[in-house]
Amino acid sequence: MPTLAVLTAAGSGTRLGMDLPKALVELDGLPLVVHAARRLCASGAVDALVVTAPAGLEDHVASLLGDDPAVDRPVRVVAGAGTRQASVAAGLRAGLDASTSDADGPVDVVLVHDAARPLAPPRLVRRVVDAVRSGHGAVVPGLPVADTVKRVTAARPDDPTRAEPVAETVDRAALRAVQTPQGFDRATLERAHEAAAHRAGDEALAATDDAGLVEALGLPVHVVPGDAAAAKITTAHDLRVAALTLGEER
Ligand SMILES: Nc1ccn([C@@H]2O[C@H](COP(=O)(O)OP(=O)(O)OP(=O)(O)O)[C@@H](O)[C@H]2O)c(=O)n1
Ligand SMILES: C[C@](O)(CO)[C@H](O)COP(=O)(O)O
Repeated sequence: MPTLAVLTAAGSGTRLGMDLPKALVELDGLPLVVHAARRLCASGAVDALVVTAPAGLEDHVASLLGDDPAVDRPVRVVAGAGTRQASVAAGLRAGLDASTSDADGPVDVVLVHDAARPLAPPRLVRRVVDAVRSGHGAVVPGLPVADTVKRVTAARPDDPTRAEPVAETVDRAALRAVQTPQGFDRATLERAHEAAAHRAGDEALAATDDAGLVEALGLPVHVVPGDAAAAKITTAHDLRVAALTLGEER
């Protein structure tokens, strides 16, 4: 049965600090969103894509993807929302509405991937889909953490000049830095987003990834090996590293 990929590309890219949305920033002459879509398609494990675009730029993003011969799966572009989580929810709704009448049957596996991780390799996409199809309801790629990690008592990320007291050193052997694409059986992801949308006030969960919403339901999430090439582009430095990674691929 079909696999749908929700590709998030509606963020503004504040930390990258360029004058256009991050997903439209070019790496080796191609927008990040096109790199990410190409690799999802090249995996052979994705049947259709829904892309969340910055509001007002839906047609522009649709033509970028529609004009690229390597994006050879059906693509639907919808407006994103105010947070990543809300953008994924919007993409999921639109993608599932559009795909449920697919000739191969209803979508049963959904990937959620960030355009901000443009070089996630096709083999990683296949690894995640295979793990879901082998019976895991929620799968994330993750890498061991290389640095020593300390928890601070009063985090002040807004004030980098201030010294933060250390509470403890965390056992890094049990930590994984988690990437995308994250994979889910359809019912699990729909349930997780529905529950998140109904939480309010103090119970509202500021999940930074979709697997976090599944964890909040008490359902299992599994980690498969991630890939350094799937690194997230957050800052200008990350963009320069991605250019080097792309050069090494050739
Ligand atoms: N409202 C939002 C926010 C983010 N994203 C997407 O979620 C992914 C991860 O977000 P992040 O890297 O934090 O991107 P930005 O929100 O654009 O970055 P910043 O926080 O620096 O503004 C990106 O592919 C981004 O386009 C989205 O679709 N909708
Ligand atoms: C989903 C994600 O890519 C997993 O690592 C990440 O959490 C998104 O990053 P953000 O900067 O918190 O939006």
